[in-house]
Amino acid sequence: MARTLCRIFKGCQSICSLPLMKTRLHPSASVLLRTVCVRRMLTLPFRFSPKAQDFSLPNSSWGAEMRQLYEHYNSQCEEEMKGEEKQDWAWKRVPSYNRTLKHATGGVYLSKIYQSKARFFTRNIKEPGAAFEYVLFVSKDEQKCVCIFQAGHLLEGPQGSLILKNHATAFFRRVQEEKYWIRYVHGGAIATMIDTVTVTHASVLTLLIMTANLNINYRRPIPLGSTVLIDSSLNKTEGRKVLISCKVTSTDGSKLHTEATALFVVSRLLGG
Ligand SMILES: CCCCCCCCCCCCCCCC(=O)SCCNC(=O)CCNC(=O)[C@H](O)C(C)(C)COP(=O)(O)OP(=O)(O)OC[C@H]1O[C@@H](n2cnc3c(N)ncnc32)[C@H](O)[C@@H]1OP(=O)(O)O
Repeated sequence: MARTLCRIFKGCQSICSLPLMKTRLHPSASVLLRTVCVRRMLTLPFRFSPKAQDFSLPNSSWGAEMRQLYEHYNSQCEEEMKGEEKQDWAWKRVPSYNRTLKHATGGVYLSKIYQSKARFFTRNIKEPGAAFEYVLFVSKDEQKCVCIFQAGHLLEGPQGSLILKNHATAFFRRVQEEKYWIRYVHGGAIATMIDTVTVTHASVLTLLIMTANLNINYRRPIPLGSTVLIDSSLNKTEGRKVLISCKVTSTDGSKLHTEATALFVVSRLLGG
């Protein structure tokens, strides 16, 4: 750490002293070099930035459906004044960062370089909207959790055909041109989201938990790029075990895409 800081300090010194350098660079090239160096300094890794980015806030990639639902739940998160006291409304938005700790500890299997590069699987793709775009809200009494999920193009899974049986021959050519194909979300990506939503829900109820069992039934494919709702409900807690059930539906709730149950076990470190 000390060495890194020393290097940064030296870097700053060299940038500041650029105009004094006896160099044959053209003045405009020197200015350009300085601009590039300063930009580099400003885009240093997250560990040097003062504030972590919350990825569960609206961005330009969010579709109209995602925004509407976000507004719907977020409006219920505002605080209400009752007498002198401030009272929370029914839902709370769960902030989402791209790593657990400012400096990921990594564990014994990770080298120091990998530790500093460790990122949450669902928040590690930089392009907004390219993969897992989601926001989570948990109910005040913590029995329920809801996630608005927009599946980006990097989560492509199987393909399906939009043509009806009777028209298959007539449209054969166009099908060849891929005009009538629809793409669906990869089942592994759906499982990842179910795990993420249920584990977050369970984490709100108790700390230091691990997924012990995840049971998924895929009922209807999810079109790539669409927005869906992931609803998770607490079934029961039993000693160190937390049982949660989960449903993935269309935003109006009319289509059931996936249903799952998850079992979480509280770490022995917490006793129980
Ligand atoms: C505001 C708040 C913000 C919060 C913000 C949160 C951020 C959220 C970040 C997201 C982060 C993503 C993270 C994703 C979640 C993972 O992906 S977790 C990673 C995948 N899971 C693993 O690697 C777990 C590997 N397995 C294990 O470590 C251990 O088997 C376990 C699960 C800890 C259990 O081991 P153990 O503590 O020794 O427990 P054990 O005594 O064997 O069993 C305890 C009980 O559970 C039962 N059990 C254990 N395993 C099973 C099983 N597979 N099936 C059925 N029953 C089982 C046992 O039968 C026993 O039952 P009882 O006899 O008590 O009735």
